[in-house]
Amino acid sequence: MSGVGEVGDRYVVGVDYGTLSGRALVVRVRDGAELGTAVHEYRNAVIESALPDGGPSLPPDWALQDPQDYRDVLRHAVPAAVAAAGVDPRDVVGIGIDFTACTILPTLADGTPLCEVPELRQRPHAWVKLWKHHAAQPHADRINALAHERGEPWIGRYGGRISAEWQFAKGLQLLEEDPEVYRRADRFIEAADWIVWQLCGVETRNVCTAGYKGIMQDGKYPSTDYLTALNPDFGDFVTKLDGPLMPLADKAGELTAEAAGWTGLPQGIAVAVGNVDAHVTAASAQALAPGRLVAIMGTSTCHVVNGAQPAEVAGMCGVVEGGISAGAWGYEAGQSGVGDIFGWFVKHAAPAEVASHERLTELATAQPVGAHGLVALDWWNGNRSLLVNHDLSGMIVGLTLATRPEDVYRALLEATAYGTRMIIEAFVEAGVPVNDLVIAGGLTSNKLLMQIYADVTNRPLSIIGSAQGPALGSAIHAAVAAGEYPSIHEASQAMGRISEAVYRPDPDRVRAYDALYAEYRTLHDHFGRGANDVMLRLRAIRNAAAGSAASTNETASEEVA
Ligand SMILES: Nc1ncnc2c1ncn2[C@@H]1O[C@H](COP(=O)(O)OP(=O)(O)O)[C@@H](O)[C@H]1O
Ligand SMILES: O=C(CO)[C@@H](O)[C@@H](O)COP(=O)(O)O
Repeated sequence: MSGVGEVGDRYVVGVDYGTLSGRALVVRVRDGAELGTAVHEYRNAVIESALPDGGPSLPPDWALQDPQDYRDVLRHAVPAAVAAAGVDPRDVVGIGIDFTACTILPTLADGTPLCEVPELRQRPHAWVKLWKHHAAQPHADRINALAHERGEPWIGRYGGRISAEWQFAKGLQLLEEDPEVYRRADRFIEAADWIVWQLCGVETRNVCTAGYKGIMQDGKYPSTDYLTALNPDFGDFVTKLDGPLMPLADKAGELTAEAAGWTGLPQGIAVAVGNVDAHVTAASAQALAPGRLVAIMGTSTCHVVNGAQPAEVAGMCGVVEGGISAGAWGYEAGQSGVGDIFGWFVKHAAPAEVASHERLTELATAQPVGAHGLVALDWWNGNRSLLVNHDLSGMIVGLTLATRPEDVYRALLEATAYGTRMIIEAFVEAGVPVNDLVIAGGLTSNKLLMQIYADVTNRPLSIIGSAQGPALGSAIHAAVAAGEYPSIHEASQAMGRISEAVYRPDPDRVRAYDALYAEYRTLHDHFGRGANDVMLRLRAIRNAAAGSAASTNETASEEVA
């Protein structure tokens, strides 16, 4: 982090909306130097048990958020980052944002979130559905079955399966579980586009979320005929989704007077088209060239890589023209649970005396590959790629009375590396080159995890040169939107940064992991591809038990009342 700039320097602000917080970063235009940052934790974090104002328990697999938390990031983190940077706000020329996706909310035509309409505030479907909201799996299953039955042309661009995490599954669930809220929703809009709307007063749809999360291919959404075949009342869904489609790094509009008041930035500066936290990072990792796969590793992992041509890769999230950067076909895959799995073990399973990532990592580092005798399936939050089924669950094989907490922790780290290797192999087998790996996100801090990924994938790992990859990427997009660079390529070269081949595979450990990976693949295919659906049966039993518990609670509360 260099000192403040020279006379005439200009700055941009990147805002990264993660799962639990929003992070603002002030960046110098000429070289991408990161001058100041601030974080604002969401007051309502992830709403998983009950709405903030109270009310009945939410069903399993629900994950909501409060849009006021997003506005508060603009009010608190942006001014604080500018103050920390010590720059004159009048020298800031642009702001860019990225968001988790598909994080989506129903609004009125003027952008008012339905959860802020008084008579709808107690309706769960009126709130933001976070990317990890997995309660629409049955709806996704119907979307996929009908798409294959009808031979819909777009299904191949999504690896053959649309995820429960994405817009159409969440929209169909909204319609069928709360038709009134569905009808009141003039818009169903990604939070990335909604916050841009709040900043510049212009409603847009960025090609990234529209393409990967909204089934927008070649400028078209699925047909009305297909939608009404899903549900006769679903034919108008695209009218809620649709809006002016904008390419990444374009200028969506200019900061309004109201937003200038929130942020402390000059009214009229460029507001970049919204972006997704994974895809925006390719620019800050200098990985826009085809074949450089960026894995953004945090609560989840997103894998993004540019290719010269479109190809259909079974189980990938999608391929979108210009989805990462204009002029290339952007591919996305993902693992819906990574850091969250490690966090689950630390918070809910490890004994207190070792319950920290740092301590467990330290204990797990010493042992040779395979010494713990464990293989795990990394599906604690379902499987996003390649199986695209959020009713799948986690598994550990090989546990004995001699197993120790650090053994399990290491097996979980390794399982997520096996999952990434499955994804890389799927791309390569489908003809999408993956020449090397670039890692970004909060998990780059775990050196054991990084070395495991190098050994399991047998590829060198380069590490992004910023602890704030997404926010730096958004700042780079803001610089292009403000006209400081002719394209994202020049801006990425000037403002992005990377440390090449920081972790290299060790041949002996590579061989040892090949044997364990073979066992992972056997378990993956057995429990994930229909040979034994015990995970799905257990999920159905859990949901039924949860349902009966909820009704018992309601009866009890009625009796008390
Ligand atoms: N040292 C660590 N080793 C492994 N996992 C970690 C470590 N520190 C934090 N985590 C996990 O990483 C996740 C946070 O990742 P981060 O990138 O900071 O957040 P986000 O995904 O919201 O951007 C949490 O799930 C946490 O449990
Ligand atoms: O799915 C995507 C991007 O496509 C992510 O936004 C989502 O997995 C959330 O990412 P984080 O793990 O919160 O950084």
